[in-house]
Amino acid sequence: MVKLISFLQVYTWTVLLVATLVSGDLFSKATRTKADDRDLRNSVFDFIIVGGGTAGCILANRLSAVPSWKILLIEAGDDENIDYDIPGVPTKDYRPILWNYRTERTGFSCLSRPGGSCEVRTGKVLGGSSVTNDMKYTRGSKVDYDGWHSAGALGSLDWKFANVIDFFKASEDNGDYDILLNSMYHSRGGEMHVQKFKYADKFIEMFTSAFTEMGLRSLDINTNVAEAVVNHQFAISNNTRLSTNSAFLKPVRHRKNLVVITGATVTKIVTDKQEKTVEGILYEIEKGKEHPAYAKREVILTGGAINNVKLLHMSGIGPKADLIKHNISVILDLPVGLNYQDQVTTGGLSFSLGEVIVSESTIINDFKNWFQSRNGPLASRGINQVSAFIQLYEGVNAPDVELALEGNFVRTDKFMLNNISVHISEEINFPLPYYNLVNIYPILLRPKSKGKVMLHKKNPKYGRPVIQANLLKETEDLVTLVDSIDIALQLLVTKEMKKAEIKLAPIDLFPCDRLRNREQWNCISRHYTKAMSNPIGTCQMGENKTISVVDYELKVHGLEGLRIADASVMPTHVRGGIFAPTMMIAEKASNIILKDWKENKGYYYNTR
Ligand SMILES: Cc1cc2nc3c(=O)[nH]c(=O)nc-3n(C[C@H](O)[C@H](O)[C@H](O)COP(=O)(O)OP(=O)(O)OC[C@H]3O[C@@H](n4cnc5c(N)ncnc54)[C@H](O)[C@@H]3O)c2cc1C
Repeated sequence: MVKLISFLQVYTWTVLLVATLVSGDLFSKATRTKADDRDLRNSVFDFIIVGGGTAGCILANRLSAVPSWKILLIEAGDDENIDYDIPGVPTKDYRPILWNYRTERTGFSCLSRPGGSCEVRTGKVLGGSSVTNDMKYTRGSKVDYDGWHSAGALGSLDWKFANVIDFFKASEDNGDYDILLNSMYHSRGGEMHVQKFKYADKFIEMFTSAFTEMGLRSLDINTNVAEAVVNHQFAISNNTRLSTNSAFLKPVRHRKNLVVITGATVTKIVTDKQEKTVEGILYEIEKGKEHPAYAKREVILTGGAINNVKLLHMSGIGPKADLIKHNISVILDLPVGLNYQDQVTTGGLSFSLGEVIVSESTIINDFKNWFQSRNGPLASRGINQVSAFIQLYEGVNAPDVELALEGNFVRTDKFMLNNISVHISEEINFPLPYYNLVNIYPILLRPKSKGKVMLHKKNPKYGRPVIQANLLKETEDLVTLVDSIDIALQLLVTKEMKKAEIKLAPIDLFPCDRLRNREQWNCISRHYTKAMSNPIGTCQMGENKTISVVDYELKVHGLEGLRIADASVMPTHVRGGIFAPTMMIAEKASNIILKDWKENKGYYYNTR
């Protein structure tokens, strides 16, 4: 990276760079106008952050806190709007702000899903997946982070739990006093407010009691416990979704040194092949029309575990053999895209609650109530607020699965038809707090199966990347999933469920209906698989360049000026969601970057 050069040099270099990059003569010396020169000056930044998602918004906040640094945050989606703020609105149909990817068809999972493939839903909006997610705030277990690299190798730079807990706490503003009491794990004063919903209905209480009857205690899952029935904390403020855009970016958007461009997709990272340095990026607002932006210090990728791969491959950074297939000139042969992992679950496990009356006028009134006072049922996620974390096997003191509950309202006439399809049981028509069916999703928290992300075969630049997710490829994953279904079924024999006459719903399980017991659940899991859309691992961190893409400081191996700082660097899943861990990664990355540049005062001051 060209750290010691003066701004003037940078500017001249940029002119040359841009002139060679941009087709046509817009920036060629002969025809350049004053306006072009201004555009050019405006396209020079200290840091360029690619992807205004969960991690990107945090990095933009932290780095733009240095007034002398000019930061560009560039996001493919648009600004978020109030539709996504209401907690009770299900996030499943947020299609306009999703990338809408699907896994590739395989023989071992998603068999009865459309096209034999599973949906992967990540956010394409300022705030990224923090606008489209379920907002649950879970961090995973100590053992997960301790396992991210060989013990003790790097001291304070490493990602052991003891060295990451402060970065969780840095963003946290915990609003529940019972949880805050444990100050080893929790804190106040950060930008991200997390809290339990106050609203609870009778089914929330009933299912919580049934899990308690099964021996689970009601505990804070973020304190390294192996089992618990959990009343989740969510990323909310005043009963309104709090994305990282709302929490971290909006409050600092007035900063003069922060430029945010939305509706712009970065199509290439521009590198100097000889020097192995990164110079900037190209982005498109209109298809086919590329604009350059130049980074004096670093480009930081926060595009998520799927889109980072596409961008890196298109820029010549990836497995050599894959790049050659697409006639892409190889800058660095690195395992970008390998080690893809997603958490996995299955449909088909549905409990019917009997008659529940919901009128549309009630729902309309409840919407009014939420808009006026941020209260009522819509200031909640219904039964989704409850999960049970279960340790199935001896070994580490940590959960293997989460039994996540989700409510759905299925019209009684559909129940009368006797066999409703799994798809109908999952198709949410009413907001979440109105339900007569509870789906239990047994989520495999640490799946063993791994896959790969590659460029679209025919249209690498604009086509959807190929996601070879390989869900349930490893038999061990299927066994764990079915073992956890056995546990979930024990709910039916609790006094609480019997008293309320809660039963398995009459779900059409074709083609598994003729099978019984484990065989039937094996079949259901393979047919009605669901990808949790928590993709990680494609740019994993590590020391060994043959299996990792970034080092423990998140710098891409063998290239100066490029870091990756989002869920894609996680080597494995943690035993929870990946929203809080991604925020932690962004906090720690910001800290590393600030330290890196501040410690070397020469770099820090000379390039002002
Ligand atoms: C439906 C759903 C529910 C979930 N629920 C939970 C939950 O309750 N709890 C939990 O812990 N986790 C949950 N997750 C997972 C978690 O929220 C995300 O995986 C995590 O936030 C990912 O963060 P990220 O920064 O890696 O990526 P993202 O937040 O997805 O951000 C990437 C951003 O980069 C942008 N981008 C990508 N490529 C480019 C490009 N080339 N140019 C410009 N911009 C680009 C994208 O548009 C996006 O805004 C859920 C995920 C989904 C999809």
